[in-house]
Amino acid sequence: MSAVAIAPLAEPVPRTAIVLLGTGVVGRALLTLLGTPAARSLRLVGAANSRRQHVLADGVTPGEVAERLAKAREGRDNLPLLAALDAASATRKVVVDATACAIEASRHAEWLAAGYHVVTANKALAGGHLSGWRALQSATAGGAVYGDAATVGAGLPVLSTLRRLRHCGDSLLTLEGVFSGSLSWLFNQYDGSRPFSSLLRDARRLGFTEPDPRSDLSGEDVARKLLIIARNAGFALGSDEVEVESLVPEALRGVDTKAFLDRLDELDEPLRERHAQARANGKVLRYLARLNQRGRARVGLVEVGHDHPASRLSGTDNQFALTTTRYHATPLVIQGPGAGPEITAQALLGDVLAL
Ligand SMILES: NC(=O)C1=CN([C@@H]2O[C@H](COP(=O)(O)OP(=O)(O)OC[C@H]3O[C@@H](n4cnc5c(N)ncnc54)[C@H](O)[C@@H]3O)[C@@H](O)[C@H]2O)C=CC1
Ligand SMILES: N[C@@H](CC=O)C(=O)O
Repeated sequence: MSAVAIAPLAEPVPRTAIVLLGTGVVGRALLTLLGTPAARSLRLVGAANSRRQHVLADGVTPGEVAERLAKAREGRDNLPLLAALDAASATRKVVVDATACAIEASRHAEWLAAGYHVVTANKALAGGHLSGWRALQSATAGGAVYGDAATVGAGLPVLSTLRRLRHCGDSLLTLEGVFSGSLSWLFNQYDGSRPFSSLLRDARRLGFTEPDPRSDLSGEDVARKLLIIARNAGFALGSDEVEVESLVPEALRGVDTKAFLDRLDELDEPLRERHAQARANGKVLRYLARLNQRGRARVGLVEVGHDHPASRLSGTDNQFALTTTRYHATPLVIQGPGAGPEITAQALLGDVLAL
């Protein structure tokens, strides 16, 4: 019998090639998911943090990214990352943005226009100036997809539901709820017995807050989510049209992140007073977002009674109450955990797999 030569198996062409920007709390959780069978059709060809990157068009092993980045000599430059996506000859090329960097966000429209899909947890463009939102709308006209599930409710099916309703001719009338996982977690627990700053340190350690927790406490992160939802619902709402109540004391607004984190206890007294006042009124504090039928938007700390739906939340629960032309007698309510690395990473993976 003659021996049959077996040709070496050619590396299969990946259907989807991805690069990952940001290897912090969410990025690391995504790398873990990329090592699971659910991600077998994906090939990671590059990863970057704020200072370094590692690129390999043949594929980067997700579990080795941290080590490769620690040893990497290559500084930050998006061009080699995009070149690796092109070189992978994949059917779909995806940039995943797991940073909170406004500069990277400002490139989303450009990448989409160039034919790369963008999947993002970074809300800075869609939830920023209206001009950025409009640039995104034009950029996706060419067919590239903007995966934004992670930007609202850490992947709760809010934006997908809203788009589906709109597709059926329904319209959003009002919106109300708790849109911040960290602020929900903080106010669901805060009873005055433990300093607010100590709870905030825990929320940061658990990966619920933004890299700089002032983005949460200032209301900025909640305002961005409100803008993203409102714009997806067809309201051309400018970022300056949302009234925002900040919980960051004036003296802590201009300092750098480290100084802010060193001075967290300055948050304690004002919040202790707000809490005591609410308790005296038989109420609890919740950080609420509201958009009314006239397009008036406000985010801020509100005293709510024990019969208010937001008073019954727990953990990092978010709550989105959507009143629409067809859900008008009682609102459509979407509720569930709204922050955390694993669920956010899953939202990113889900958007990549849905392409
Ligand atoms: N933590 C959560 O529960 C959720 C977070 N998000 C969003 O996910 C994003 C990331 O959040 P975290 O992982 O918690 O932050 P993080 O601070 O832990 O990680 C951010 C990462 O981005 C990197 N980075 C910064 N600038 C960069 C640049 N120009 N290029 C490449 N990498 C850069 C940093 O080096 C770091 O690795 C944020 O936009 C946040 O709003 C969204 C939903 C939920
Ligand atoms: N810091 C954010 C994380 C998700 O967007 C929050 O607290 O909701």
